Amino acid sequence: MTQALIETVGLGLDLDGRAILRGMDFSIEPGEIVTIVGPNGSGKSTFLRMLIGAIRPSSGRVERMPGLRIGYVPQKLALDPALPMTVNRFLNLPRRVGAARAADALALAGAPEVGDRQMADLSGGQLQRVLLARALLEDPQLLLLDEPTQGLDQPGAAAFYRRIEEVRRGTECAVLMISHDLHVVMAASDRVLCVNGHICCQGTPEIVADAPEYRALFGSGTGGALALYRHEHSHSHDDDCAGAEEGQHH
Ligand SMILES: Nc1ncnc2c1ncn2[C@@H]1O[C@H](COP(=O)(O)OP(=O)(O)OP(=O)(O)O)[C@@H](O)[C@H]1O
Repeated sequence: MTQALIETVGLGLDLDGRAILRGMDFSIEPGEIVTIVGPNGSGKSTFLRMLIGAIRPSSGRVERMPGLRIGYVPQKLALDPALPMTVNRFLNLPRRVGAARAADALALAGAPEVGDRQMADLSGGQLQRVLLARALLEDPQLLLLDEPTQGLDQPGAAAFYRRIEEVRRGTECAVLMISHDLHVVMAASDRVLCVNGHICCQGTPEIVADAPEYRALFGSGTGGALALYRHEHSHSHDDDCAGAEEGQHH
């Protein structure tokens, strides 16, 4: 078995006396594409932020392969829109990477022409590509993406995911992303992780699609994405979940 890039063992987080996440056992191997699905507020972003070490766990641990290079694309960018800043300058913060590397990263991210533009003037799709370019500057072995197509229209989201796939093919990095886009979840992932304060179920898209937890997530409502927001778990979190035989259920 290949060595995992990153592994969590019994990872948990309590905030203000509330359990945000608990018992997260997870690992990702080189080159894998894993998608995290789950309702709003289920702890998905928190989990990614724990993986990069931005939040310290209350229990359990995160084990990274020594020297692991991670590229992280956050859900939001807290930039003051009144502050003038070109894309090239943004890519050279907090450390200077130089014009050539910034241009290479922008080209790989699919936005070769925006280097001299103001950050505040970018479209949603261009901004996502710039954030991806910044993550690629790390030459990552693992790319973490937190809802990277939020705010993009369907063609924009599809184009962005195609770009991610090309990046993965080109760099052979593993990808762990949070997505509410069911097509991506089902079509482009090696593995899907269904999270709601804990890992409800995980496995290949086919196995997860058969799991009752996933059906509870996607089976109700009419539109797939809408069904996600109406997610109601039919099971108690303290029970063992009955489910597909080969999937892992917690
Ligand atoms: N700093 C904090 N202090 C207190 N509670 C927090 C903090 N950060 C996150 N939370 C809570 O942790 C829970 C999980 O939040 P998180 O952002 O990880 O969810 P999410 O699954 O990514 O949601 P979404 O799909 O809406 O982005 C939420 O209930 C949130 O209110």
